[in-house]
Amino acid sequence: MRRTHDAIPPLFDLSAEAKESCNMIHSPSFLGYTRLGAETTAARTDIREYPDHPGAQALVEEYMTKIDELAQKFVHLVAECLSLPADTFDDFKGKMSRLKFVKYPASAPDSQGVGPHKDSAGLFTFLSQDNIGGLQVLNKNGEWIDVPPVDGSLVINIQQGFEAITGGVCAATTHRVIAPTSQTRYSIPYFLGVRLDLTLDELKESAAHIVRRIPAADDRKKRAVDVPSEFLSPLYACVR
Ligand SMILES: O=C(O)CCC(=O)C(=O)O
Ligand SMILES: [Fe+2]
Repeated sequence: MRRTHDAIPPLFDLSAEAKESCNMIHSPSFLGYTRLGAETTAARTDIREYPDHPGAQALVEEYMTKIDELAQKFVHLVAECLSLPADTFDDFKGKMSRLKFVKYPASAPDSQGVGPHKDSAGLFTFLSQDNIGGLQVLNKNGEWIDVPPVDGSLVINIQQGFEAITGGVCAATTHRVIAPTSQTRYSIPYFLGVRLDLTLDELKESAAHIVRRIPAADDRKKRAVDVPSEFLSPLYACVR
């Protein structure tokens, strides 16, 4: 993790042409570079960028192999915490996991690094942040709380895919980043994906099974201020 953090700043120092050459708009799979200010969350511009450069390939592959081993173990532990067999979620995993390097340049006070959101279709996000801070999560009472950096640690967020698989019992983590004001912040999120051919019926079967076993959380205060969960919303195809 440390080696990867050390390698990130020079990647962002590449020329604008080098970064634009791998812009995600050129990629059929929507993977690649996103320039500063190109993203909007909750109707505000996000002040961050992320590159994907061939020079980083070996490092990315090593990081992904190691973090994926950890992710597999973690998913087993979560199943056990829910009093389910360790392999309960194995069949949901696929080959759609993604790694991102993110840079948040120093900005005016109260700028949005990334606005309030829940990570999308996967199971969990394994996030390594540097020592600058700015990450916040929405707690059960609907209050934003800081997630202070702890050297050598990962922050693990529940994604909307896992929320749907558990019928909403394991709510997706609403989080945001307040942009830094005096130093650049870097982070490395790894998004553990679900398999692409997961069907709605499989999802519903799992959700019904899990909802039967685990009592629902009382999170009314959080829901009053939260952002929507796409896969649980009747507006989206996952709920008929
Ligand atoms: O940079 C961070 O700490 C969070 C990044 C994030 O939430 C995302 O890219 O989805
Ligand atoms: Fe996120």
